[in-house]
Amino acid sequence: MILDLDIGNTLSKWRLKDSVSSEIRSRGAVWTRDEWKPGADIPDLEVVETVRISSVARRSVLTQTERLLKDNVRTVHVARPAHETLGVTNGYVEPGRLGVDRWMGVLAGYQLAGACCVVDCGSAITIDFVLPGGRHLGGYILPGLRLMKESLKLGTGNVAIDPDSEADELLAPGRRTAEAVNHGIYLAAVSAVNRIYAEVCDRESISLPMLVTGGDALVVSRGIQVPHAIWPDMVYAGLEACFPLTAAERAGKMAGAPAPPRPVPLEKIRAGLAFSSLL
Ligand SMILES: Nc1ncnc2c1ncn2[C@@H]1O[C@H](COP(=O)(O)OP(=O)(O)O)[C@@H](O)[C@H]1O
Ligand SMILES: CC(C)(COP(=O)(O)O)[C@@H](O)C(=O)NCCC(=O)O
Ligand SMILES: [K+]
Repeated sequence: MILDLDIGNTLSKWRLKDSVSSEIRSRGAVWTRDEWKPGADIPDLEVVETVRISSVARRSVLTQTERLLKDNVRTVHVARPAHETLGVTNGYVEPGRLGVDRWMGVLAGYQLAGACCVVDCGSAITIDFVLPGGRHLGGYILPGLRLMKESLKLGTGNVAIDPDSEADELLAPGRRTAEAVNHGIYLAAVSAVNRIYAEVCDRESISLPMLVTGGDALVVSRGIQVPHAIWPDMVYAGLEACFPLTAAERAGKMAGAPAPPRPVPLEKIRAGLAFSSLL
């Protein structure tokens, strides 16, 4: 069995994948700040031969995780950002400084769709761009929904945005503090994604397919105006592409990959941008 780990700043996500059939056997998540303890939602290490890790948490989390795994597991692959991987050139001045979760997303996106825009809605919301030929432009980082809410310190932290709400409801003026906060941060997040996408497509004269991932992908997706696909396992797909182990992975198949969305014509994006500049 393969254990894939996507350690974010908030949640450490894991899944067990069958090395022969490539099927996902189980998955779960634990808070990144917590230690792995029996009884919690942690994987059964007895069945694991190989581990693949993407971690953006403090270095100590990775060190502890590696120590824990080395005793039980044969091989541990840890993903790192690089100058060039699988045809994608890292846009950062110092490539090693790019968050490895962003790098995994960009590699997965490029494998699936070629040039693309990758939006990861987790603790932070990150928006990255890759052009034809694999040139990663760099990207944008803003606080995620939860961080925005917590930074206000209005005691509304435990009133989550209802993930089933329609974008329309979430964009209406709030009539209680929690609602005003939730609608405010939601508008901030989706406006940023919509605007950044349009600005970069306009600058680069290309309409790019957009892929969306992360814990808040579903709710943010409802406010995104352009066609896009949601891909919850995008970071894992980057790990599969970097460290292919199963027959399906070696053949370039990434688990849970959506059909790449067909982007709207560039003229339409430009018209929307021109209109919003008037407001
Ligand atoms: N069941 C959940 N538990 C915790 N956070 C959740 C849950 N569902 C959605 N979220 C949202 O997802 C975010 C975490 O998403 P994730 O992509 O795992 O973040 P990270 O990779 O930064 O740890 C939280 O900040 C929260 O806004
Ligand atoms: C931007 C991030 C904090 C996002 O992390 P996440 O929300 O997925 O936990 C992470 O990718 C990171 O620590 N990046 C390093 C800085 C950078 O990418 O420039
Ligand atoms: K993120």
